[in-house]
Amino acid sequence: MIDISLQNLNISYGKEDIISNVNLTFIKEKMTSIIGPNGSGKSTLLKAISGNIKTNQGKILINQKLIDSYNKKILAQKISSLPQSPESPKDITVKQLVSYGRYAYQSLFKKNKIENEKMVEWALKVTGLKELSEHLMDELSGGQKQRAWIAMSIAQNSDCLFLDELTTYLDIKHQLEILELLKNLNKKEKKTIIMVHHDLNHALRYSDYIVIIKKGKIIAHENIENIIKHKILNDVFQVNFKILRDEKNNPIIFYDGILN
Ligand SMILES: Nc1ncnc2c1ncn2[C@@H]1O[C@H](COP(=O)(O)OP(=O)(O)OP(=O)(O)O)[C@@H](O)[C@H]1O
Repeated sequence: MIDISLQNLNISYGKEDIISNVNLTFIKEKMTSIIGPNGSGKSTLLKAISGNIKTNQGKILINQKLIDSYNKKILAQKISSLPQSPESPKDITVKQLVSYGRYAYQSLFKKNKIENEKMVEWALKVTGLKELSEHLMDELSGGQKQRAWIAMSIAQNSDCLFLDELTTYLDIKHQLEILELLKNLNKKEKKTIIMVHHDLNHALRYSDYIVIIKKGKIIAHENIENIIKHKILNDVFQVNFKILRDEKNNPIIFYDGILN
């Protein structure tokens, strides 16, 4: 179980304020999508929450403790983070990359070695990469690379996964496979999943809660039905969205022109 909360968070690059006075507590053991227009600060927020950039002001609390107070390996057992465009060394294999996800558990004990190998094999299998495991990262297509990064992230077996635009480069079958895999990790292993999405249908279908960010401010943090009921998306994206329902009453969003 993991508690992640942000208090009065402010982040700037140079003189420009990017994240302004954000207060947010992610709902634990749920799936949350962060959405918002380009440049609104989604990736910046995710980088800060995973400890990858400094904040100017405010607190990031993981289980009520400041993120900076954690030892790196302990933090990696709590949080794994997949940024938007990760880059790997060219000369490592897929399996080596996925093994990096086990950094937090490396020790001299044999028990860990067996567990580490089991997790790496599992991550390769569920991301459909077993046959590519000895290939160099540099030899993979964009979608295969992305799956290797996702495999590394899930091999980390952390309590919470942050994933920034994880479905970029993936064909529709692999998008759905990965999203279903995350849903399973959430339901069965109670992982807290926090994703940045541009695909609003993915966000609506694969989240319990949506955080909307615009110009560095949190506009909404609501469950799916409230987001739909209050028609928040039209205003945020300046697009006329319409919602249909499938036979299981799941919402399907489509657009009907740009608002002026
Ligand atoms: N390293 C950086 N140095 C200076 N400015 C930056 C840097 N990274 C991002 N920015 C700026 O911060 C703002 C927020 O960027 P961020 O990547 O967080 O937005 P985003 O919501 O994730 O956008 P997108 O949907 O386009 O991926 C943008 O105006 C961007 O130009």
